[in-house]
Amino acid sequence: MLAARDSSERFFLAATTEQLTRIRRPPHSLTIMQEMRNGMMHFPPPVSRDRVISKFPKCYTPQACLQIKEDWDTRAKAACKERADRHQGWDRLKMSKAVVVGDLNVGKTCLINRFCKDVFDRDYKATIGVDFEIERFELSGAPFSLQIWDTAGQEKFKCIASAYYRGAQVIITVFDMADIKSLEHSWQWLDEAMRENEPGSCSVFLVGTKSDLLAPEERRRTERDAIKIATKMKAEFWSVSAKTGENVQGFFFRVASLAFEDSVLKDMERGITSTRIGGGDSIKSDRANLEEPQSKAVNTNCC
Ligand SMILES: Nc1nc2c(ncn2[C@@H]2O[C@H](COP(=O)(O)OP(=O)(O)OP(=O)(O)O)[C@@H](O)[C@H]2O)c(=O)[nH]1
Ligand SMILES: [Mg+2]
Repeated sequence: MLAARDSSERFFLAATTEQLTRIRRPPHSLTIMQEMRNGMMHFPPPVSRDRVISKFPKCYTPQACLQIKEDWDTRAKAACKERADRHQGWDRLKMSKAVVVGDLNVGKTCLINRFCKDVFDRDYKATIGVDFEIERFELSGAPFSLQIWDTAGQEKFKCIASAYYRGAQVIITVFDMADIKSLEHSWQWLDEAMRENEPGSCSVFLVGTKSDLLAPEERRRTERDAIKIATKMKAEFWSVSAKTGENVQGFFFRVASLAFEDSVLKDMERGITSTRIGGGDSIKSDRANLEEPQSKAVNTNCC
């Protein structure tokens, strides 16, 4: 857990460096800082087998989903195939940013740790400020990384956490299915995260955690309520359990696939040819992010 007191740049780079040292790096590569500065990362990160997504993941329920198609978008698929046919490597790392928000104690950290580390901790340890993981995937032959930013639910850390909402491509609002109040609060969390991003620039997910705590009938009732709210939020609903692992991988594979496809299509709309797909610009937006809080002099004792 990185202390939130670090300056946001030091915090982000320290975390990224720590993450990236886990990746084999060619000896000739520029220093991480130089690569961060030019907003690119030139390295083929290793992708473990259990992060290869060959089939387009399904939604949890068609009643509240971002799209119900069964396969990748044909244009995105063609762009990846064209690159593969040309035996072109992915010279720039494609990366998207997902922020996870929600009341304290709803299970944000446990959900992320179940996916990233396959662990579950019964004891509650409140997140201080923010923490984040980078998960690397391979989607229809293309490498893709998802930065998953875990934020603190405690009120006193909100002003630190909100400094990291900016530049997100995905917003994941989490509520505890055994605590219906946390579902009502998810509107407010979404609102605060959207305030830091362009309207319509983020895919939104509403995730009900701790499904293992509910009896089947209670779970059906809670899911019905959540689906109504997800529909109004224009969000995709998922019901998961970090304790049993139910739907956790399916959820994050879905997030990664939609974020990847979105970013490939956005590149194409911006006229970035397939030879350059993979602008990796989410890092730049994060760097912009990092400069922002400093110039705003994030007042760590504002909370
Ligand atoms: N039964 C059950 N308990 C869970 C589940 N997920 C989390 N918990 C428990 O809920 C408590 C809070 O989990 P966290 O993941 O730390 O909650 P958080 O949302 O990160 O909380 P903050 O960091 O304070 O915002 C912990 O005691 C977990 O053991 C789950 O799927 N099932
Ligand atoms: Mg936490």
